[in-house]
Amino acid sequence: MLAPLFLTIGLLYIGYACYSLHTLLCKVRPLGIPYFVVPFYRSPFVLVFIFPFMKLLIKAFGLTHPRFFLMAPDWQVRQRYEIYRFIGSDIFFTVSPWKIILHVADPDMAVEILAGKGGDGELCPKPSGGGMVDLFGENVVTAEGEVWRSHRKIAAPVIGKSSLSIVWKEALTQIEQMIQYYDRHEAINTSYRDFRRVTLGVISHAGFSKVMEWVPLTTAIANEKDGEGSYQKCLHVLFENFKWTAIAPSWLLEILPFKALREAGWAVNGFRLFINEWFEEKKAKVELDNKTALKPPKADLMGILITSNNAIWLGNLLTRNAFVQAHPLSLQHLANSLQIFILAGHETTGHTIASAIYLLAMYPEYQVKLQKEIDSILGDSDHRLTSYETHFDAFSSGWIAAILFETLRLFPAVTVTGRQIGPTPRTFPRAGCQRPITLPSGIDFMIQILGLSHNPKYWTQPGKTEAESAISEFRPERWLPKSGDSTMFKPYNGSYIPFSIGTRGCLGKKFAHVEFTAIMIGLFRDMSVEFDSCGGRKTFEGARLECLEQMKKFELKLSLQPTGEMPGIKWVRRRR
Ligand code: HEM
Repeated sequence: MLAPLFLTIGLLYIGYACYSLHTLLCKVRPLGIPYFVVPFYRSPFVLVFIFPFMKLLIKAFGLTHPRFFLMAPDWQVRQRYEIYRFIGSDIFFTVSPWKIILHVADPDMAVEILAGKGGDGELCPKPSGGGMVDLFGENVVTAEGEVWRSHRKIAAPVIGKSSLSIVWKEALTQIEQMIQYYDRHEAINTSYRDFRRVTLGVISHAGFSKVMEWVPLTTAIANEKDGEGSYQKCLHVLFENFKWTAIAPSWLLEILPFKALREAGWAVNGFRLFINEWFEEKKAKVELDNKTALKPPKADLMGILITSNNAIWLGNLLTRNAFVQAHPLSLQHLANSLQIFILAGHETTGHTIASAIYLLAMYPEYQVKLQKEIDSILGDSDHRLTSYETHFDAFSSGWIAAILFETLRLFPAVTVTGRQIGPTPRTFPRAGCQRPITLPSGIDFMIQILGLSHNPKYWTQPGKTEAESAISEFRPERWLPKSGDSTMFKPYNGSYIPFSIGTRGCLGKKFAHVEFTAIMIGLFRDMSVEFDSCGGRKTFEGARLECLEQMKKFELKLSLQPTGEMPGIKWVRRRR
């Protein structure tokens, strides 16, 4: 009885999919851009249920045609620029029955999509729905229009400016505590988690005035009773299981009969609860201070967000911002964004630092260079007494900056960013001598941050061949100022966008740069990093190859990170 019904529904669905695919192909073919037909696009459902299966098939049958690897998760990470080389174009479409996506490794076009405004004066909007950042409701990353503008105007001065002294100090403190721990314990560093813990400490202090002492994640979780531990456990479980959170709301996940799903639901709700508690605590404090204090104390990110809503201290902090006054955000919006600030503000930076540390373990010669830079700038002074105001600029055009930029070129925490074309057709420029292209509405863009940062047209160095420029290798010196110059190498506009660009570019770019700099100083002033030799059983070369192999398997979860076990590293006192 049911079989014919299902069969009919199935046939109707296939008929509709074929018709829809035909319609989309009719739109794409006249444009003269290479395209691949694919059966699905990267939706949460496909990501969780279909991609893993495709990965197995591709591996088992050794499928090498681009059509197959375009169906694998994270093809951007594996392919980098190779697919564009293969098809001879810096842009191409994938067309599925549901979506046309233009993949872009053309810098001129990327700049126009991310930063240019259409005939209506608006930026290309972000594609709606489906990501982990949607989990916490409309927030600074997902909102558009006035809500987004208000978020940005309120948070930008704190994240981009007034919190930077605390970022510097707290980064040094966290590193000091981490090093002391490794001095006391014969433990092998679990870099990605450890640095995520460091950056969580920094954002918690700088954004929320929460001071957290550095302890390894396992110790923190074992101390669950102290609140801080269970907060970290929620975050940890969330990171481990985030893919499930995209397929159903957390209340539903929590009651499903699968452990991983229940844990994911529990973690989302738990994390939300913690932030709401902090939020309420802070709100009460702000109100109390307002009644009792003569002068409002310096506010952190959470304080600024709260005051922006209830206009308590608008006179002092925000009156000059007429836009925010005219468009105050709801408490719900503010709480949503606080959750995103914690996630966006520590995972990306923590993983970038860990990747840099592994690269430095693989190429110890660069450790020596950055240690010399630290020594020459600090002389005999104690690095723990440095400050953002007095020292950041001195380090912003040398080896530390070069190592950050090169790490983000090879392993950008965010590998791709999406936009939509908007309701009307629009013309986009293309790099080189290529004609601009006019695209109809209904197209999504995937700006391939990794494809751009490996495009040989922009990364082959003057006077060198592509091979000599070692584009896929770690060569921080490519960023250093030329002799007689003081400014660092400026890549072709749009060919290097790890923080994205334009008004929707990363709000925490400077925050991350300051944090990275202080952490490198804190680590390498007295220490060096080495691969653990496992009691003499592993050679340096063996560990290096293992590390390279693991790095090839990085995947984009919430941010780019390892999927397998990275080789152990350890911190040793520096030989002077
Ligand atoms: C190495 C570290 C980081 C990297 C590589 C990074 C990268 C990015 C990228 C590529 C975007 C654009 C996303 C898109 O267009 O969809 C973005 C947006 C954003 N980032 Fe970061 N980020 C980092 C650190 C931070 C930090 C430390 C914070 C906050 C303290 C932060 C807060 C944000 C926010 C709020 C947005 C949304 C901006 C908007 O839509 O207006 N990020 N980030």
